[in-house]
Amino acid sequence: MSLELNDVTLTYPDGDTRLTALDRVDLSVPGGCLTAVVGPSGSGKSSLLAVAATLITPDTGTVTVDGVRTTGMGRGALTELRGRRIGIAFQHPHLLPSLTAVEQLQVMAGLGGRAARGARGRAMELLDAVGLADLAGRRPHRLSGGQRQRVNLARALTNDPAVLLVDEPTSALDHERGAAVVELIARLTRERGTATVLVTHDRAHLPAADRVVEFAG
Ligand SMILES: Nc1ncnc2c1ncn2[C@@H]1O[C@H](COP(=O)(O)OP(=O)(O)OP(=O)(O)O)[C@@H](O)[C@H]1O
Repeated sequence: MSLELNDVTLTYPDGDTRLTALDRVDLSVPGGCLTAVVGPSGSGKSSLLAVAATLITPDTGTVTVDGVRTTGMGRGALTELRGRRIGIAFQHPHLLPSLTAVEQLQVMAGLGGRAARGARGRAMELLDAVGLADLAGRRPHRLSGGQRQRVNLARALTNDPAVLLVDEPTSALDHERGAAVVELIARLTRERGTATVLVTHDRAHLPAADRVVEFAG
C-alpha cells in the first residue's frame, strides 16, 4: 500500500499562457502513513489530490498507486484502479439524501465491483470503526456535520483502498469536532495501513500527521 508522485507538473490554460499549479512535485507516502498537505489558497492542494486520484493526468511526471504505474493507462483501467485501490473523501460529503448511512456504503461497495452478499455486514463494521454503528439507519438530514463527515470517511474505505485521499474534512466543523475527525483519520490510517493524504488549511491539525508537506503560495 503506497502512493508515489514523481516529478509531477500540472498546468491549466490561462488566457494565452498556462498557469502552473504543480511544479515538479515529488511525494512518497508509504502504507500506514498520514501525510498532511498544507498551504495557502491556490497553492495547488486540490490539484495534487486530483492528480493522486488519477482524476487529472499531469503534464509530466508519474503517479504510482499501490505499485501500479498509472502513466499511459486508459480511461477504463483507471476507473477500475480508482474503484479498487483509491478511497476519496471530498470536502463536501455529497451523501445521497434518500439513503441511510449504511446504504451509502453499500452503494459504494457495488461500484467497486464487490458482491452484494456480505456488503451490509462490511458496511456495518466500517460504521462501527468510525463510531457510527448506532446511527446506521439514519438518513443524512438527521446526521450532524461531523457525523456526515464520518460517513464520508467510512464510505471512502468501503473497498479497502490502498490509498486514502481526504480533502479539507474539517472545514465545516468547529475545532473540537474537526480535531476528532483528524484523529479518526490518523487511527484508521494506522489500523488499515492506508497511504493517506490529508489536505487541510488548519495548522492545528498537523501534529496528528506523520509527515507534513508545505505548499508555498
Ligand atoms: N480547472 C482549472 N482551470 C484553471 N485553473 C485552475 C483550475 N483549477 C485550479 N486552477 C488554478 O490552479 C491553482 C491551484 O489551484 P488548487 O485548487 O489546486 O489550489 P488549492 O491549494 O487547493 O486552493 P484552495 O485552498 O483555495 O482550495 C490556482 O491558481 C487555481 O486558480
